[in-house]
Amino acid sequence: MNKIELGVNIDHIATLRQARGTAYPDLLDAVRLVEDAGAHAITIHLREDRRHIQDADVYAIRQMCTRRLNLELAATDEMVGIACDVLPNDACVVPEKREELTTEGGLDIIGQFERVRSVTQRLNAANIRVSLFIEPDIEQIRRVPDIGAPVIELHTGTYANATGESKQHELRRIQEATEFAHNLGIQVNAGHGLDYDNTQAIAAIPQIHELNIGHSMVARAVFVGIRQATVEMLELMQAVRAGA
Ligand SMILES: CC(=O)[C@@H](O)[C@H](O)COP(=O)(O)O
Ligand SMILES: NCC(=O)COP(=O)(O)O
Repeated sequence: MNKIELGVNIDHIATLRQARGTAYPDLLDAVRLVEDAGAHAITIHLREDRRHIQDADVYAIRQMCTRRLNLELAATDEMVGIACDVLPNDACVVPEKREELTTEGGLDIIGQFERVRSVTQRLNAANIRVSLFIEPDIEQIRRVPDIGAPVIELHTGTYANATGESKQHELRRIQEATEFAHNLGIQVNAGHGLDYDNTQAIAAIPQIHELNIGHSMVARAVFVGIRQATVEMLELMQAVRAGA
């Protein structure tokens, strides 16, 4: 089975720092430990309200990270301007509402077609690889080639929050959406709400290239450290792909 990559989202290490406005925990220490553990990418979400990741974090992490930097951003002129200045390897365009506790769903690229296409073109022109954070929805995926993004990240939050038959239904939606997108030549990533119990089923979908995981790993890191939390998630994902 083909390999699967892990992007570690360190937003909530910044949440801990922002709670008191201290200099610690230092995100650069987290980057070093996550990379040392073997993660393939560092993911950070520069939100318009700067509730966790700050602009200075983005520039500092760009300077020192040795793996791919995946910057999550809203489809706004402000964020595109910052991305084109920072030049992350990847930019994942996500929906944002100020009042949301966390991301609540995927981009509506049908309803916001022109805005998302314009943002994608500007990021593509800066040689930043664009990923669109969308629902596992066939009609949304059908429009991705017209937008011009080579990658999508399927929102797995509904799956993560579901139980019983509803969870199985959401898993089937993700499996079907992944196969449809893969057959269009789109790279398929997935993320949101994944943890050490619900990730296996997603990692078992063979066409999924990368998972972006953050909150559950930072929570695990409170007890074992972010390096060990990363090792554990990588081992879990790779064991699934090895058919263990
Ligand atoms: C898009 C997504 O699912 C997450 O990467 C996003 O960063 C969640 O927002 P918070 O990290 O602010 O919870
Ligand atoms: N895009 C998903 C991500 O980066 C991390 O989401 P979560 O694991 O913090 O829910």
